[in-house]
Amino acid sequence: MTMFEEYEFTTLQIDQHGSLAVLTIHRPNALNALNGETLAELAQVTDIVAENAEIAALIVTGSGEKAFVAGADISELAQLEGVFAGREMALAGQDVMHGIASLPIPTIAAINGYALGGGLELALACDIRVASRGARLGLPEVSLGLLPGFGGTQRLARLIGSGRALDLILTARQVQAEEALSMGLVNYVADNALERSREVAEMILKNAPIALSLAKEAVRRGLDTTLELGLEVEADMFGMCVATQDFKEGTAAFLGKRKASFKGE
Ligand SMILES: C/C=C/C(=O)SCCNC(=O)CCNC(=O)[C@H](O)C(C)(C)COP(=O)(O)OP(=O)(O)OC[C@H]1O[C@@H](n2cnc3c(N)ncnc32)[C@H](O)[C@@H]1OP(=O)(O)O
Repeated sequence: MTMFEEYEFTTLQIDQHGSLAVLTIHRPNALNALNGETLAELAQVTDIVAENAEIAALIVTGSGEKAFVAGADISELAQLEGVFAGREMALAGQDVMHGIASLPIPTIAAINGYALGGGLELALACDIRVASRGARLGLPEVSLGLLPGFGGTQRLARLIGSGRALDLILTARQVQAEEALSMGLVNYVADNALERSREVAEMILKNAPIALSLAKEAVRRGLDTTLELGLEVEADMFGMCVATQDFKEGTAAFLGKRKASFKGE
């Protein structure tokens, strides 16, 4: 029995393969669009994953062949009225994405089809993005009279620069996987995004778990501050790595010409 079997989700599936968890958004009739229930379940799964040391990496993907996630659920968005309701909705979505971005383990979005609006914003909250060849990515919110409100205006500009981000946001155009790769929006393009994501996760999981977590935190915190403070964070995290057993093991294994065996201690 895996740790997830005791939970029941309606719009998500979560599977555990050793220390790797695969979270699948599953709303087949709506191209996996994020409604309130999906967002609440995503928040719940994020908390479970964050609190469980068994899980060392997470892949997020969409169910079926056509879509990763086709955005926030437009039929729910259409019910919104007034500044405050809109703001609350954006803050709630941002919270969910922030929870994923702050997970202390590496996360990979396996973009197996459309990643639009809130779907791309979900992928942007992950550390690494792997797109299938047929994937299409974009932030079409302005075509609906909205703007990307689940972190897209901020995370996209930080990832690919404000010029490219504004091109995507203002034109509302979709890009195919190869163009997304050329602009740094995705890290890999593959025939099968999920398979490739698993391979990337395997590469990651060979490394020292505490170092992975601290490296992620240093990059994340550094992006939110000045270079000077970011370098301080980096030095602090480096110091914390040096205090681990895994550092002793990693360096001893290299010098002893053997494979390291990390314990996350
Ligand atoms: C802060 C965040 C804001 C946002 O995220 S705003 C939303 C941004 N996303 C979008 O604007 C994309 C909306 N979807 C589409 O444009 C199209 O879909 C696609 C291009 C992705 C695919 O088109 P096609 O192949 O013709 O499929 P189909 O018939 O449109 O979709 C199948 C079913 O899925 C529902 N659906 C698709 N996307 C959403 C969505 N984002 N919210 C709610 N439902 C959605 C449709 O309505 C339809 O349903 P039915 O079969 O009952 O007609």
